[in-house]
Amino acid sequence: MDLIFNVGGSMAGSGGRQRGPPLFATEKPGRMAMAAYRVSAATVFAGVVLIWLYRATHLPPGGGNGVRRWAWLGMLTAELWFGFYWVLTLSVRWCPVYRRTFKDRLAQSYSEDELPSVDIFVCTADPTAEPPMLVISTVLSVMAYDYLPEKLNIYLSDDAGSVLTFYALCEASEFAKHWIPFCKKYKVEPRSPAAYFAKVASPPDGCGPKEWFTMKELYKDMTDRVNSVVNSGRIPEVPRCHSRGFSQWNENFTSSDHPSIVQILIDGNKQKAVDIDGNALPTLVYMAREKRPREQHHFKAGSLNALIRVSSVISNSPIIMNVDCDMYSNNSESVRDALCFFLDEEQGQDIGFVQYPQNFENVVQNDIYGHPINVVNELDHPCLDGWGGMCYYGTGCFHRREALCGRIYSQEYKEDWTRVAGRTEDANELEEMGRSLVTCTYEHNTIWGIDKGVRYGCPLEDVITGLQIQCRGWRSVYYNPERKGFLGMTPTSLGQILVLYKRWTEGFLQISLSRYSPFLLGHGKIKLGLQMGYSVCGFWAVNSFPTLYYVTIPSICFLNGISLFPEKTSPWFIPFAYVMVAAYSCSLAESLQCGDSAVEWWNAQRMWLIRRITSYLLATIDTFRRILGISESGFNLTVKVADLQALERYKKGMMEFGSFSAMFVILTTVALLNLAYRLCITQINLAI
Ligand SMILES: O=c1ccn([C@@H]2O[C@H](COP(=O)(O)OP(=O)(O)O[C@H]3O[C@H](CO)[C@@H](O)[C@H](O)[C@H]3O)[C@@H](O)[C@H]2O)c(=O)[nH]1
Ligand SMILES: [Mn+2]
Repeated sequence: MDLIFNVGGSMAGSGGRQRGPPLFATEKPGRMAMAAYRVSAATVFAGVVLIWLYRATHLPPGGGNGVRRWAWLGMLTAELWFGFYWVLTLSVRWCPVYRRTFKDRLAQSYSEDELPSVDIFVCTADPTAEPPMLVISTVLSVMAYDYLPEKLNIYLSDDAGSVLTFYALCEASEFAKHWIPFCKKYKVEPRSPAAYFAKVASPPDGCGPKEWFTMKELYKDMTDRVNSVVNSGRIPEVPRCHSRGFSQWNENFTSSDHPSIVQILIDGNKQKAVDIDGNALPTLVYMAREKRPREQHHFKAGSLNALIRVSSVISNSPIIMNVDCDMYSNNSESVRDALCFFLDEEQGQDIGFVQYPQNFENVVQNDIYGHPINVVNELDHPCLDGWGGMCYYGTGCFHRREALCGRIYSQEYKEDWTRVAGRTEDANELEEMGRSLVTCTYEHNTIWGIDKGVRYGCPLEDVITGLQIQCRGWRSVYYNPERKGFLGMTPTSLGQILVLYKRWTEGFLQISLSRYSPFLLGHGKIKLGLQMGYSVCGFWAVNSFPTLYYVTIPSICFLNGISLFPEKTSPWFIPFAYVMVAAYSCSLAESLQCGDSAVEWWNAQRMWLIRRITSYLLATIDTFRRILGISESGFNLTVKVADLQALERYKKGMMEFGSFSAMFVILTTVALLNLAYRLCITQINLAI
């Protein structure tokens, strides 16, 4: 794609600090490319209007039993919706922007001492669904960021309060003393040991085989120890590290009923906390907030807010980054990249958060489930960014603490990047203070979860939180570097994928129907294009009924000798054919341009249809049940441990139906109906 280069920032001096060169640049597609897209969109729109006109002017008479008339009106309604929805989707194609950072300039403009400290939050919720080895590999990957260790603080929130996860984290804190210097010395990537040893089979440049094998053995030993403890469920009598922490678990302790635990495993402020080369280590903290059966805990949002408070007494960094435990850092430079945005003197002032895309390492080539990752990452998100408001995804995101904690943007506000917690040196005291901030009752009668921290009460707490931050005047940025910032796992069986989408669709629909809908909350505060951009997902659910109608009623009518489309010879056939051909060719071209293969595009189209008539449909039904008070919302963790046989089938491109689900009944019915329709058409053609 041809890009227009547009650097922000200026060289002029301002205020106390000499204004340096811009730390990031923003690129836009060339004018010709944009104009071509807009012209083709305009012709499709003309086609859509003609279709509406045809439906409106050719309404069948109401005589007889009126079946054709009703079916026709249904088609008109479905097509009105599709047309409207298509107009909404234009917003996520309109003006993409692509960001580029200049880390060398960051280094020139700021000494290491002047750089802000960063708090990193990792969340886990269940040692069975999220094995401790997975969790600590993610933790180690962020501990090993290429950044001053004194300025890195890693917090693990364990919503299960599992002693097994705590044990694994203790092991990780020891292993880090070897792993971090190894990574830094040989510039190893990725820095999750699990991912690294799974991908790399020989020593990095400059590293002798002996050192490499020693490192590998250390990792293997740790894995064996952790897995054996996890399998037996018992902590050895004298765990090698931090015996102090283990005393907090007693017989009465369960995952849903326990007091708060805050344990500083590595205190970066202490001289003792050094790696094997004598360099400082990042601070590492374990936190399990108090849980009581009768108290609401608000799932992941609750744990993020607890982390915000605990970290405020221990490190209080101006930047907060959070990752899910199943998303490791794949790029050791991500912190510096993100800082290029926040620290840009000219354009960084109003940036509230920097979101990295989600990428999945277990998605295979020509993936049968057509994960639309490339188009979303290369086109949809750059467009949201173009409207000034990439959404917050809940993982792989760097926040300005102040913005996350509810501050309204004002031009006068100047961030103090070097501020730290005015903390005491005594770790016991800090832990005690931390524990008191994460009790069940702490948030009662406060604005936590409403106007402060991550929002409560919606399965998509992250999206709504991001929207709220934008409505307070902050801008957000999307950054998609060549070397992916984060890699995670996504479900690879049809049943699980549909359930996941159902959860997201429900969340989006809930937002759209609430007073937090982008059109209400964002009115006058964010751009219309961005409101529309949010609504593309917000209205996923609404697509279900028109789509189900479109894939069933015309076939049923046809089988009964009723036609709902113009004859091939009629001029009205042209807009139908044009809209279909133009829309599909455009989407194919986009997919290819974003790096998909034609097969992947095809698979993605199939999945769109499947999702619309299953996940979206059930999400809509469940949302209305909830509104009527028949069911309650929750947070079902996605599966992270793959069934090996299912994985093999996935790699071979076989669709996995897995367990029984109502969704499959809908799918099969629609498929059979359309098969009958096909057979009927073939017979008619043969007869002719
Ligand atoms: O009570 C809970 C439930 C979940 N989590 C954590 O939340 C994260 C996300 O859960 P996961 O099961 O992996 O959900 P995904 O479907 O993969 O999550 C996607 O969708 C979520 C919103 O539905 C976002 O919060 C996530 O960032 C996004 O990756 C994980 O680290 C969990 O440990 C908690 O900490 N406490
Ligand atoms: Mn996940």
